[in-house]
Amino acid sequence: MSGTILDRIVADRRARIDRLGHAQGETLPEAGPPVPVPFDRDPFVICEIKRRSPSRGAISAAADPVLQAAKYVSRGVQSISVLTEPEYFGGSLQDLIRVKQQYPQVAVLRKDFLLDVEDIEVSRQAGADAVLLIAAILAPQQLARMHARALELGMQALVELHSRDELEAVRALQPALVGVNSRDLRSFTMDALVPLRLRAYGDWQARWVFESGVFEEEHAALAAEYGFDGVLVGEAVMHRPQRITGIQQGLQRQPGDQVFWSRIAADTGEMPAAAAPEREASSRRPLIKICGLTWQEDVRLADQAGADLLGFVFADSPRRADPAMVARLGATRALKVGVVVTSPGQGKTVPDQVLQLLQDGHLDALQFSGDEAPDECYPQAFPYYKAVRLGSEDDLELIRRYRCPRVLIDARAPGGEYGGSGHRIPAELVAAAGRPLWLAGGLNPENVAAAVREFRPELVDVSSGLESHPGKKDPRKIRDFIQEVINETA
Ligand SMILES: O=P(O)(O)OC[C@@H](O)[C@@H](O)c1c[nH]c2ccccc12
Repeated sequence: MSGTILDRIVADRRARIDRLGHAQGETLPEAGPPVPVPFDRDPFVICEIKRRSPSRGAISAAADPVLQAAKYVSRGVQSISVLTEPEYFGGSLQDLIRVKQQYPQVAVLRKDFLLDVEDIEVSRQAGADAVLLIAAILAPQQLARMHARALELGMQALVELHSRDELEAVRALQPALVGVNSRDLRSFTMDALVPLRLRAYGDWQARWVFESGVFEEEHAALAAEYGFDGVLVGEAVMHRPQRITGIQQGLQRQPGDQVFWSRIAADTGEMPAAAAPEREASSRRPLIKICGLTWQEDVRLADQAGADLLGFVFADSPRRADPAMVARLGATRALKVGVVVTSPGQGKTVPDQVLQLLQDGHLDALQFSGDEAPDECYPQAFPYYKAVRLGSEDDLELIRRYRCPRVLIDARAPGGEYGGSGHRIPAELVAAAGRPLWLAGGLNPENVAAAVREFRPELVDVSSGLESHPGKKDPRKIRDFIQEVINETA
């Protein structure tokens, strides 16, 4: 349990409280706090004042919190989160006090690693309208006490979760305001599917906030589509407050009938029952995507044999699928993905027929397999993920630039094909690609077990490796492939 950044931040804060008291040597306003204003007003885009962070380093070290708040307020923001932790985030209680004094009608959240009831009281005296309670650092009883005290003082409490265990620990409390952090405060890795995964287990009446990693409209759209009422945004708006408008727009999306990312989230990551940490992600069987299906009988076979995703190519390819065939398929166990190749700089060029399949629910998502730039995907289709071809180290940087929750990596084939080439990605590039890993390129029943053992992918994608000839799958290879993956992770 010791040694993570989170442990250090908390230990240092405890020591500081012992030394300086809960106000940490800062002077609280003498006039007393103004009456709290509601924190969760719409548009529920909470913008944060954060000078630096352990994961991102200096964000805007000299930022004046009142000037920063002015930029937020002028764009219609009604809720501001102020990081008051000094050592790791460069904040202070004075930042919060000043923002609140300048903007009494704006609701201010005290963002800190609060540890006890006195922290809550000091937050109120400083003018906070809401406090953050981080489940990862508080015993359930203590969190409940702090929560009760916050409400008693007229504040709201944003209860922050990151794991299934934490969610179960606060279930009895049924907090009315829940944040799910897509960043793991222990390792500082980010995963947009964590909030989606946990949201599915939150079945009490509450407003849900998607925290961290929100930069553009499509991040907010993902949150809204999958059941979040608000987003908490730091770095993106510290750097560029102009982004607020797009983020507000994305959040206006009504939760729809999309299932793609929530199903992926449910079938990956943490085990559904509270799991021991050492049994996480890596021990799960990777998802299997069988791509390049053109025959209905192959689709049935792949679906029944246990594929998790079925891929249909709507691009120049010996494996081009007939949209009418896909429309006739009806319900499948597996998720259905349409693979498209669109041209950069040409605007919206996904074929209408394919968009129609997505709209009518015959497809669950699109895979962009061309040279689409990071900002050319979302405007064309949602949900989607990007496939990136890796030929050299220079291509690795590409992966991080895309905004979808996952990026599929494939080989950059000498012939220039957009997938299905049978070529493999050099092992050192796969290893350097980061995780969670969605892996394509030259997989087949003979080599998939070794690839799973070596790289522990979250998803494996196979197309030409299961064929008897281009466009036609071999039933035996489909079954063997799936069995090999199962055996390797059993
Ligand atoms: O800068 P980002 O990626 O937009 O993240 C903002 C906010 O979610 C993040 O700062 C945060 C969420 N929970 C926290 C707890 C402590 C410190 C910081 C945080």
